[in-house]
Amino acid sequence: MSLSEETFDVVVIGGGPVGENAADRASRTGLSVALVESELVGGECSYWACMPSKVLLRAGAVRALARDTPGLRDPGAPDVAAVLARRDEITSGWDDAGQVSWVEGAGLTLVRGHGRLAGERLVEVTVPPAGAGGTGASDGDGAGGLGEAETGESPATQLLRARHAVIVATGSVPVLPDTPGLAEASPWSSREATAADAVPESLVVVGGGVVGVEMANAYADLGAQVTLVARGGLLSNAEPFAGEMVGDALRGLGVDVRTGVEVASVERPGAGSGAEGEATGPVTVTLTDGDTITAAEILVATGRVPRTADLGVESVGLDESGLGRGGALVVDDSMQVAGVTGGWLYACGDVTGRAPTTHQGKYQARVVGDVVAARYGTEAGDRAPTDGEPGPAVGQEGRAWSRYAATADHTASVQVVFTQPQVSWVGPTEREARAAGIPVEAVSYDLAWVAGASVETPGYTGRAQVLVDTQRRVLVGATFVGPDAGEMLHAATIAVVGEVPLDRLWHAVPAYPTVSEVWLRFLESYGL
Ligand SMILES: Cc1cc2nc3c(=O)[nH]c(=O)nc-3n(C[C@H](O)[C@H](O)[C@H](O)COP(=O)(O)OP(=O)(O)OC[C@H]3O[C@@H](n4cnc5c(N)ncnc54)[C@H](O)[C@@H]3O)c2cc1C
Ligand SMILES: NC(=O)c1ccc[n+]([C@@H]2O[C@H](COP(=O)([O-])OP(=O)(O)OC[C@H]3O[C@@H](n4cnc5c(N)ncnc54)[C@H](O)[C@@H]3O)[C@@H](O)[C@H]2O)c1
Repeated sequence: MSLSEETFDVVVIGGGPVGENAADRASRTGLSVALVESELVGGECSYWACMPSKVLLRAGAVRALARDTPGLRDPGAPDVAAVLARRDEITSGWDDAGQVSWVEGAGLTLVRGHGRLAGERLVEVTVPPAGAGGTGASDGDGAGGLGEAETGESPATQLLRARHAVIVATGSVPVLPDTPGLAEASPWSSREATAADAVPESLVVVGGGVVGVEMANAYADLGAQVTLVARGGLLSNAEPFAGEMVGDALRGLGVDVRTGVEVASVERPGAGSGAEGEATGPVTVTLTDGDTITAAEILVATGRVPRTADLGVESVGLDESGLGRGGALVVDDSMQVAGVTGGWLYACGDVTGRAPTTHQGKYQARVVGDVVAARYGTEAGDRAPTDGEPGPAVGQEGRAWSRYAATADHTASVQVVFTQPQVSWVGPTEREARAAGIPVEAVSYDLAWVAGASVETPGYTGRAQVLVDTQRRVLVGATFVGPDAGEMLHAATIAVVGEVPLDRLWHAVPAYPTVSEVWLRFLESYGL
């Protein structure tokens, strides 16, 4: 084992979309930044999550559009090989060379290996031996780095000392319920589902959250016989009507949707017989209502938890009681980790458990990067954050709605689910708003009644709802369900973040005949 030590102003652990952005922004005032990554630069999102999953859904969505447009014909089931080839292209064949050159171009120092906190401002990196790579499509265990087993050489350890700050952006890992027989059945996680090199004849999807509904939709589009098992309803974080509409649409695609039922046990004869000890035969799932389902594969999509188990948090004085739900690093709005003496530890993205999407994580990354750049930076050049003031605005960390606080995480977090129909929302649901004591009135509208919808397709199905704070007369939330509902969201986000008074919103005239005319209908329905 060799030991070397290097000092940087800032060390970022985790080179996913969030870590990359935090590192880039932190470097903007002349700070030297090391970015530590154990697998692929670009993280889960680029290779096993957002990007491949959206490509797997795209052909089916375009097919539905063509089928529903008078004058066009159903182009037929997607060409699976072509869809998988496009997926391979968008993940660059699980090669991160493109992202590495971006990192280098941004002036950051990439350190490959597994980073672990080892005391105040100290990160120990276990570096894979030369030739072991440390990149390439992973086996999906999320352990990161390749070691002794692959090359016969011991991994080296490198110490990185941070003069000022360490930023953790290690993401999250999937949860595997302890259902009898499940672990032994070699279940798919979202990694296998997004990186599969063939479409199984049949698939059981466990979990009715975002991964569950998106992957059920994608695999049904691609020709698998899909059964979706959800212990509650679908998309329980969204408005109830959204989950119901997605459920109806999935049934329309031939998915067997079972809600309100759990998996009691799983059996897979031949467990351990595959080349790498995995199970290979058909899998039989017994449900709590006594029904059984047999399928070629099983996908577990029952949520993710922050990745802190292998981070060495105990070395900086954080025990279990100092961590949040699922082991999250608890942060304030400037993304500083609570309970660490000296205030040098920051975190952003999935590891904080605040709002586990790429866009909210990157927003937090911009905040923490700017906080660190402003607090410790040496140059107030063109790229320095100014917040409208001369030079870096030190001392404003955490001030609501300044660039040094991730305020929108609480009030205006957004999400888009890329099913057919898409679901998009900003801010709280009606139930969440009421629980928070906000006096809201929900104004709901059938999108099919808008002229623009009838132009799009004769059978347009969609619904939208805004939440009006009746005291302040501003919008606090909105949900859209329909084709391309993701593209309708940002107008609502601007209205919520800008706290635009309804009387002023009245003057934001939506063009005719677009689906956005629903904005006029909302206001009219509310009495304007
Ligand atoms: C199937 C699926 C689809 C999704 N689709 C979307 C979508 O469409 N839109 C959206 O906004 N969100 C989507 N998400 C969520 C999104 O993927 C995450 O919110 C996002 O990847 C979080 O970014 P991150 O940088 O915090 O973590 P990650 O992307 O997980 O990156 C963390 C990085 O840190 C590295 N790492 C971890 N520990 C260490 C360590 N100790 N040392 C060194 N490196 C380490 C990892 O190798 C990884 O590269 C999806 C998630 C899934 C599972
Ligand atoms: N388009 C997007 O933005 C997108 C797409 C996919 C994933 N993501 C993110 O990735 C994360 C993970 O997604 P996910 O769908 O795995 O998690 P999720 O939390 O959205 O949903 C998990 C579902 O599994 C259920 N569940 C939990 N334990 C269970 C058990 N033991 N048995 C049966 N059901 C159980 C939950 O009730 C819930 O419905 C989420 O934070 C999500 O926001 C985002």
